[in-house]
Parts: sequence; C-alpha cells; structure tokens
Amino acid sequence: MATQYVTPDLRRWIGEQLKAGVGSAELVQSMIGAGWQQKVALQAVAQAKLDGWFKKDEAALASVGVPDASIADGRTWVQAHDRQVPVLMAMEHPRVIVFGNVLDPEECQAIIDAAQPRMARSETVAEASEGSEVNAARTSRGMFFERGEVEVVARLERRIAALVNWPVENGEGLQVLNYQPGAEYQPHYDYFDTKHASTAAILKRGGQRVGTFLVYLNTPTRGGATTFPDVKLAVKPVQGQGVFFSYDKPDPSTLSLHGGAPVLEGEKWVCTKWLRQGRFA
Ligand SMILES: O=C(O)CCC(=O)C(=O)O
Ligand SMILES: [Fe+2]
Repeated sequence: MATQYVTPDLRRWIGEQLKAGVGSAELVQSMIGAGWQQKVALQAVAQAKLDGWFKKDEAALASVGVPDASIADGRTWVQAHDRQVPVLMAMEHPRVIVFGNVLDPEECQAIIDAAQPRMARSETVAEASEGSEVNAARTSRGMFFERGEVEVVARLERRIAALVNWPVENGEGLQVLNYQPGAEYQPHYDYFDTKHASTAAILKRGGQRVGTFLVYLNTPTRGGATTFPDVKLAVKPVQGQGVFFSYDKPDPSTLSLHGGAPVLEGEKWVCTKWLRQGRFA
C-alpha cells in the first residue's frame, strides 16, 4: 500500500470536524471509510487534538476594541490631561501614532532618578545567577513601578489614558528600561501568546494586552530606534516623545511586531505602559 501523508488540507479538515463537535473515534472511523490507513488516521486526529489549534485560533482571531487617539477629524494635537500634545505621525496598519511633548526633560529625569536605584538592584540579582560577565547583546535592564507609585508616574499615566482614551486602571505598572551600547530588544509581540501554557493565568489579571505606549526618557546619540519590521518603520528615540501602537487580536496579522534596535552610541532610557483589555488589578 502506498504511504499516506497528513496533508495541510487534511489537517484543516480534521480541525474543522473537531471544532464542529465530531468525536475522535467517529472521525477516525470516517477517515478509514474514506480510505485512510487506521494508523495514519489515529495519528492525525491525536495530533490535531494535541495542538488544540482548532479552539485557540478562534480566540486569536476575534477582534476586540482597542485604545486609540481621537484624531480621525484631522486635528494636529490632542489634549492630554494637563497639556496639549502634538501628533507627529499616524499610521493605520499597523496602528502606530507618534506624539511629541508627552514629558518635559525634567519629568523624564525624575522618572530615571526614581527608577535608577531599583535597576541597579535587579542587575545584581540577575548577575548573581548568571555570572558577572557583561553581555552587551543581552536585553536591556528594567524595573517596574506600581501604578501611581510616584507623582510624575501618576501624571504620565493620566496623560496616556487621555491620549488614547483608555482607563488608567487598565494599564500595567510602568516599566523603565535602560539600554547600554550594543544592547537591543529583538523584534517581538507584546500580546500574550495564546498557545503558551502560562497565558491562561496571566489573562486572569485584566485580559490581553491591546496596546503599548512607549515614552523616550533621553535621546541616544546613535541607534536605539523602535522598529516595526513588517512595515520597515523606525521611530527615532527623542526625549519626551512617545510612540503608541495597538493590536486588536493576539495575532501577527496586526503587524505589531516591533523591537528596540541596538544602541550604537550613548545610552537609551525608555518607559513602557502596556494597556490591557480590562482592569489590571
Ligand atoms: O525599546 C524599545 O524601543 C522597545 C521596547 C519594547 O518593545 C517593550 O518594552 O515591549
Ligand atoms: Fe515590546
């Protein structure tokens, strides 16, 4: 008998049957009836069930409401809580908006100063377990503030909430990152991978991430752009400016793949506010 292969078409068909509620035994029987070897049919159905893709894909493809700025009327600035913030660039897909003047230089410095002692501490802990050698290619060092922990952070949180029409309560604590020369953050998605085992537990706290708001706390001399490889976009890190992007499903079709390009000269300080679907408590 000729060797039988589980083709992509067959895989898709099995997935659809399982999704429609057809039982595995019944499915194997009907495959055998259609001329498939029992061994191949059993293996193909078991694999499809293991993947669980027929269920998870559905969740991944459902579009949800996302944060966004009210700029459809063509306005050139947005009222951000206590200041007017210019809109410097807006892209539809991926949804990316660059804002100027999100923070003053003094506010940027205040956030760096408040973060600095805790960055040092997290570095010590990490290095104790990894050895003391400095690895320039390693991802930046970071720390998290509690929401509203210091006054300047609370102010930034209110501005971000106003800029993209999303409740402060749906934001995670602000993350501060520092990149030394050579450090980078390779392209990734910020949403949680629905196929990953730990995601179910993470989603209990506010659901999926649906948007990211970055604010540059200093201006590196060279390098350190936030890149969107799918559309070959590089947002330059300029002190006080912010870049916002959203993703209406945890799926690559959002084109929200992004990274922090290597810092070539100087250092980079940036803070990240991730926005959840629901209240992040
Ligand atoms: O440093 C950057 O420009 C990107 C940071 C980032 O992707 C993140 O914090 O999730
Ligand atoms: Fe990211």
